[in-house]
Amino acid sequence: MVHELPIVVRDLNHWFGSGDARKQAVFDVSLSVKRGSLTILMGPSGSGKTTVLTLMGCLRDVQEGSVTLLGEELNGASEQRQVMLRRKLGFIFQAHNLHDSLTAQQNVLMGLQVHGKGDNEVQRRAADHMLDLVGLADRRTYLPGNLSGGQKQRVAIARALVSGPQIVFADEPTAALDKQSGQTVVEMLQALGQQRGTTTLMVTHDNRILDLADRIVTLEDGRIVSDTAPV
Ligand SMILES: Nc1ncnc2c1ncn2[C@@H]1O[C@H](COP(=O)(O)OP(=O)(O)OP(=O)(O)O)[C@@H](O)[C@H]1O
Repeated sequence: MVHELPIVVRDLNHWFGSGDARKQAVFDVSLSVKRGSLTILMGPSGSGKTTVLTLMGCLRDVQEGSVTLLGEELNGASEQRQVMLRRKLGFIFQAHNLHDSLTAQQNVLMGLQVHGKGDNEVQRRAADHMLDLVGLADRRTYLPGNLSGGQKQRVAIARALVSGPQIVFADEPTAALDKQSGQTVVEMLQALGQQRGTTTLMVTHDNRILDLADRIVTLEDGRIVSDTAPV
């Protein structure tokens, strides 16, 4: 089923801590994200970007308000429903969490094996195709220790995308990359949006990639303070 608005957030509030230490980190956030778009979440350190991203990405329980992901309400969703939903999502984080003892190809295969998709040969071909797309066809058999930071990040991206997720959540995916590699990564995500309708939500401080976004949402002190489309 195609959802033209794969992410719909309404009146989202979130608190950390309990008792006297209880502190509100997200205030009345509402946001609808169009299918196939690339949205950047910006804002100063501590403004709530990661909290909002993890709430939308089904990585943190919704306390108050509504988050609808691919048509499903997350507030009150059972752990089982959340696990099913997460299988349709891709996650790219700055600390790429590659397995050091596995080759690039084996790391990408991990992105498929958790989904149990296809047999080994089909999975291997899909992994190789993805490595090819991120420009690492000739690094397939390399261990992460023998790859540069940018190459490792591209392996992590291949792993996140190999299962064909409908939504990709990325937290600072370009932070460790030089300008060119960062640009390439974002262009890749943008192309996926156009080719496969993949929707991307990305937290970044990286001003160099802003003009590639369809939309820039800025948070300050847990609230959306601007929501614009770059010209
Ligand atoms: N696990 C936690 N326990 C308590 N407070 C937290 C927790 N995680 C985040 N916070 C607080 O919530 C607020 C928002 O944090 P968040 O990490 O979402 O901000 P951010 O915009 O992603 O920051 P950065 O750019 O530095 O990563 C901050 O005040 C932070 O201290």
